[in-house]
Amino acid sequence: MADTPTRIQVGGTAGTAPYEVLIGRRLLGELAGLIGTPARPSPTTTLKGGAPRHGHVQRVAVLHPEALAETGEAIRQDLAEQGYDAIAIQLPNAEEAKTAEVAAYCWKALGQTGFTRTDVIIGVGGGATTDLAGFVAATWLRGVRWIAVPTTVLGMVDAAVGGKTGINTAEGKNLVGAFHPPAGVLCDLAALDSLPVNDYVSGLAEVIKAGFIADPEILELIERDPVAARTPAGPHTAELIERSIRVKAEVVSSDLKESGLREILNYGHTLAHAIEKNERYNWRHGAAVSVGMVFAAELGRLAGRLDDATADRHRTVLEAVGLPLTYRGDQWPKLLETMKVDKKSRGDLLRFIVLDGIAKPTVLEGPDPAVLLAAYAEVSG
Ligand SMILES: NC(=O)c1ccc[n+]([C@@H]2O[C@H](COP(=O)([O-])OP(=O)(O)OC[C@H]3O[C@@H](n4cnc5c(N)ncnc54)[C@H](O)[C@@H]3O)[C@@H](O)[C@H]2O)c1
Ligand SMILES: O=C(O)C(=O)C[C@@H](O)[C@H](O)[C@H](O)COP(=O)(O)O
Ligand SMILES: [Zn+2]
Repeated sequence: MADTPTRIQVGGTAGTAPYEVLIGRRLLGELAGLIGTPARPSPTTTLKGGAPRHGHVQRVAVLHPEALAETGEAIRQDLAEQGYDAIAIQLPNAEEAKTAEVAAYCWKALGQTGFTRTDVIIGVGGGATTDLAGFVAATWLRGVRWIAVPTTVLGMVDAAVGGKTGINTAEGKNLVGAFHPPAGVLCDLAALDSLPVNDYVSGLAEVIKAGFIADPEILELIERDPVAARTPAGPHTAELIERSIRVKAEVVSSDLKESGLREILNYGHTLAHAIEKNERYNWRHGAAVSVGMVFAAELGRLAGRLDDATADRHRTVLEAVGLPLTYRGDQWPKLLETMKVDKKSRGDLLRFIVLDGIAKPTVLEGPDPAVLLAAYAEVSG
């Protein structure tokens, strides 16, 4: 029996379709209700969540990374038994999935299966998988429905929610993409049990980000027992995940396409994306965001916006869970060059999210190059 999941609504304002993020355990039974009635239901098919909201769905494609081959196949088989024509498409692990070549491979598989506009894509995996799956859904036939089943902390609290989908190019991170919100998000906390600790901790960077930009209770929960925060068995796991999702849901519900408020979710990301590219994506996103937030805190402090205690608190809480605080000092010129194609840039104007205080994010435009360099000196290891 599945426990009753927590449900958080996203969207539903300003012409955007609402959808729900479900958080709980044993949630896969909810999948068919989100997909819609199978065109050829098996005699035993029962849909959860009341009457189906969508027409008959014939085909579903389950996109999953290599690391989740068994899970992906189990979901595919379950859906096939319910009457869908279900295929599984295996993707490379992690950032290697976020390429034009992998997207083209998926388009080919969908084309060969005869995937139509009423068919549905399911992305099962971490943020890299859901970013790619959402991008394929956004581009196939100019947009088909998709459902996110995030299996990492980072995927649950951030990547699967909000409809930013995309891939990387040789010039940088997430440079090609689309806003294409999912039809639903299923966060099954049991998935976190198999996650390597390094990936679990990397996801905490986005949780801590949510704490600094909007919900200081998150920081307090982690600071009370940072060792427990590093494992899915910790006493506050569900609360940390729920609180972070609520932060994200609230922001993207009022500004889906990042015309203003949504930029606050980019806290720490301007430098982070440059580090990821510089490391050829061998650093996890969360690790880079950790360094990026220390940098942003120093920038805020040097710009006279952020008090010393809050700037120092970044280092303390990030280090306490085992996230990195520094990056190579000799890389600044290259990082600066990459930061120029950050999506927050306007022409030659570099823009950063900084804090005026806890839960007071703001934009710092065109900081003096000497201030940028001084902030970077503070994170140079
Ligand atoms: N769209 C957004 O709004 C958004 C937000 C934040 C981050 N992101 C993106 O998310 C990506 C990072 O996501 P991530 O940190 O989840 O990493 P990831 O998707 O690269 O996953 C990390 C590794 O864990 C494996 N894995 C996933 N789930 C597992 C499980 N349950 N058990 C064992 N192994 C598992 C993956 O195959 C991969 O090898 C980056 O590309 C980042 O840009 C997007
Ligand atoms: O949802 C958002 O908006 C974010 O900025 C969340 C970030 O954590 C995430 O890494 C996002 O993919 C970054 O977006 P980008 O537009 O800077 O590529
Ligand atoms: Zn991020």
